[in-house]
Amino acid sequence: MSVQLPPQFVQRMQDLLGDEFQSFMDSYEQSPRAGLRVNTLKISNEQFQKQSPFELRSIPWCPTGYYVDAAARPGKHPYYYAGLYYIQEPSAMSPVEALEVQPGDRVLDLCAAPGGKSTQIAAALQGQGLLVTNDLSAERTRALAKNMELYGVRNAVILNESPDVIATRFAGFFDKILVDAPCSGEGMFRKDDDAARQWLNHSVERCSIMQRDILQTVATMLAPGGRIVYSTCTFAPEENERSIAVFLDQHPEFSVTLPAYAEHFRPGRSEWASQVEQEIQQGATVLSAIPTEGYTPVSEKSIAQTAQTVRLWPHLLEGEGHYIAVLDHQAVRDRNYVPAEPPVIAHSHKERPQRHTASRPDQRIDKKAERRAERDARKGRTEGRDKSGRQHSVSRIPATEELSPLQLWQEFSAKELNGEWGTQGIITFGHNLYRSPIGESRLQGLKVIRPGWYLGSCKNGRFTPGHALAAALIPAEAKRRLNLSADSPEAISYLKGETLSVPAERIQCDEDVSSRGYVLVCIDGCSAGWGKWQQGDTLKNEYPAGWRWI
Ligand SMILES: C[S@@+](CC[C@H](N)C(=O)[O-])C[C@H]1O[C@@H](n2cnc3c(N)ncnc32)[C@H](O)[C@@H]1O
Repeated sequence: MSVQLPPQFVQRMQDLLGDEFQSFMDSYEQSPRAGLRVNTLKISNEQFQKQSPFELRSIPWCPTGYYVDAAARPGKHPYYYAGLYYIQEPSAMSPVEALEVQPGDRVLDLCAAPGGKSTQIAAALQGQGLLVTNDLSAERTRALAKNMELYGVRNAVILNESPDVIATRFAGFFDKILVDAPCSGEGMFRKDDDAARQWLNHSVERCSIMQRDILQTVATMLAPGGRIVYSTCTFAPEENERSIAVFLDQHPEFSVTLPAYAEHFRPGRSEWASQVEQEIQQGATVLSAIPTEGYTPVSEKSIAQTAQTVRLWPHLLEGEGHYIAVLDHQAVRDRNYVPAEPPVIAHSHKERPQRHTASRPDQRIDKKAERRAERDARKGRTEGRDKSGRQHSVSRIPATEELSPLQLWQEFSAKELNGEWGTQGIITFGHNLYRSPIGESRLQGLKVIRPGWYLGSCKNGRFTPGHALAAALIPAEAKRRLNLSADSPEAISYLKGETLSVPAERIQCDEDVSSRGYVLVCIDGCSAGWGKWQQGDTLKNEYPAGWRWI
């Protein structure tokens, strides 16, 4: 066994598992399984199965998840860089399946970084509805933002906030909430040596207090009839069944539902929660890690309900240790339910997106520019139509007049993109433009990393499209496209940021444009990033520096 398990952990697992203990310990002799999940925002599950460069074996609890051989290095393939799949531990795919997200839902992923489950939720939403994805850690939120962009998510807001602050803006708002809780990480010891080393720091006691507080807060953000999925990657009953029983005692309006694919998992161990409870009352637990702060006894009735939660065991399935509880609010869900507006904040100093991955400066929402753009829009300048309703090019606006960011976007989208783009939901943060799936008033006072889909930036009267725009486009939405085969050296050259030599005939252009200009570079038909074609058969590489193949 290469991993050094903490002796206290081993002793407790022996006490809890009894006869099963040896088989549990034997699982540490096996390598963890590698998995990938197809990003159905970019490619259908069926198409990916046909063109996968790796041998795939289905993961029973996730229709888009597959076991792969880690030696095939799925993280070093052009498809990975084009966001066609997310590399994810197989058990970690189960909580989002339990959430049963439908297109159009309003979903919160509260503890989301680096974004494995958020990208899965976004795929289930299929661009309809809203995902608010958040993490308390500023550093980890950067990885979250990158993954959301890589996966081509258009309808997400990314926050870096504490749950109680989010709750002030989103009371009774969400249909579905995922709490992939910070935990002592025991289920990851086989995969992550560091989790084993850090175990004592992330003590079971500290984590269970944090989980209790988080669950209390999220309950206030759920719409009537909504669903909370609580998951951990630990075995400790204090953080699993007992955390849920504490919640149920305080929230009799919730009940526990068996999750989807429960037949592949094992039931929650309510008897362990009873045992912990007795030990707490007697002042002696196996771990001496008792959640004493604010301790209140838990009822047997609530503990009994946790038999409907599930555990994923590394010795009983091909994946790491996980725990899932599905908590359903018992009101009948009303599809026409409209959440109340949040309170108005007169002045907000926290409202700013962080530095953009592609080195965009921190900016506040540019109210002045927005008002100017709105005025222009009212005068018909940004609608792309003249008085008779005929489409016109915004570039007809006299050159002497400075174009607003919205006008520049209109000009760019009319010239370079197909389809109706309009200005609805567009928010400007200084030079940066985003299309937000949510009204700005909801975001007031919050630390916003991305208020929506990053479209690009406006400087010196010019709109420069962002990488996130390209990553989320379907090829037919761009007027110029260049397809590269994943097997070609050109694909790797592009991902390395190199300039490509491409004759004009290879650029697929719509009838109304020449080959010169922004080109959506695709890998086997899926968008990967921008290039800029110039005369002399040169494709200037716009793939962002921090994302490149190394
Ligand atoms: C288990 S990890 C999340 C993994 C993530 N859901 C995924 O699938 O990629 C738990 C996360 O919770 C975050 N966290 C810790 N305390 C938090 C809190 N009070 N509110 C929100 N997030 C928190 C941590 O920074 C960490 O990223």
